[in-house]
Amino acid sequence: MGDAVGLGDGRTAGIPFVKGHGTQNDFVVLPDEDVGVDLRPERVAALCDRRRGLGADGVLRVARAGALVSAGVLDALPDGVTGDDWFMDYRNADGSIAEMCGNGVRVFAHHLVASGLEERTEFVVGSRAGGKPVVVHDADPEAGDVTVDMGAVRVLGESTATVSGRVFTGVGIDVGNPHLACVDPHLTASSLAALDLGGAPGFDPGVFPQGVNVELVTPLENGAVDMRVHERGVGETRSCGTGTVAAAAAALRYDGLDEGALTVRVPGGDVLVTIHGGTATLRGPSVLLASGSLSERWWKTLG
Ligand SMILES: N[C@@H](CCC[C@H](N)C(=O)O)C(=O)O
Repeated sequence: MGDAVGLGDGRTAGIPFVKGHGTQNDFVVLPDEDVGVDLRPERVAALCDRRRGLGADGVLRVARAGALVSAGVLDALPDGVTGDDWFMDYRNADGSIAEMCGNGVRVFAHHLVASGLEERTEFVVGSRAGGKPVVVHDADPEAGDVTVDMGAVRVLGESTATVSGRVFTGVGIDVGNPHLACVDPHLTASSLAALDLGGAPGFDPGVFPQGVNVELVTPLENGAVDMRVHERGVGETRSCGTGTVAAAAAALRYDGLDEGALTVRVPGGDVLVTIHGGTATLRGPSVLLASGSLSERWWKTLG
């Protein structure tokens, strides 16, 4: 075997990474217990770029919450997170920080167990939106199956999103991060698939001053909905875990319900969302497909 591909200078060491996805919402996972990797936005954006970098919808730094506080990445421990908890330090593909990522937590927990960093199959993953208890049902080196306790789902007021010149009415939903989930009676699986979601949806910045993730959702039928999403800080993705929770809450509300269990079908696969007593769980698959190391020299050229 020669040196690591692409390093070009004989070095095999670098910044270790794992590539994974949850229903095709894909991430570069950076194990960084010493919090030595500088995640400035320009570097994250380059790493997530599908031509310049490895390509991903986001980055998940793996460290203990206490180490992130000591390094100044976190100001304080969020509610429900102890210093010893693993913390998912999540960054969107544009380099921005988001409070929470539901698919990311599944991939993060799968990585911890599959790599041996974590021996338990039930533990808390810290996020900026608080501690998220997980149950890792399966975690072989490639395939995982994880349930995340997503915590409180807060249904806010109505608002609108404009997609390709068409106005959709939706409801604001806070799942730790902001969502506008639009259930439209005229949408079917095929008309949803045909929509052009290439451009950023229009929304009311007075209602969503920090930006918003926008979901378009078919009405609930036979225990399932179809959803597409345009994520804040990313663009259209093939899945969004917090978005599937928002979509489920909006679809139940549309039918006059506030509890239920449903399948949310997204372009990247299916997940199961259960809403009960104002909180949600999200169960779905995770895939770890590659690991390697990034050139430190490349990383340092990125601004
Ligand atoms: N893909 C994620 C959500 C990531 C954060 C989002 N783009 C935001 O800015 O709030 C998920 O699976 O929940």
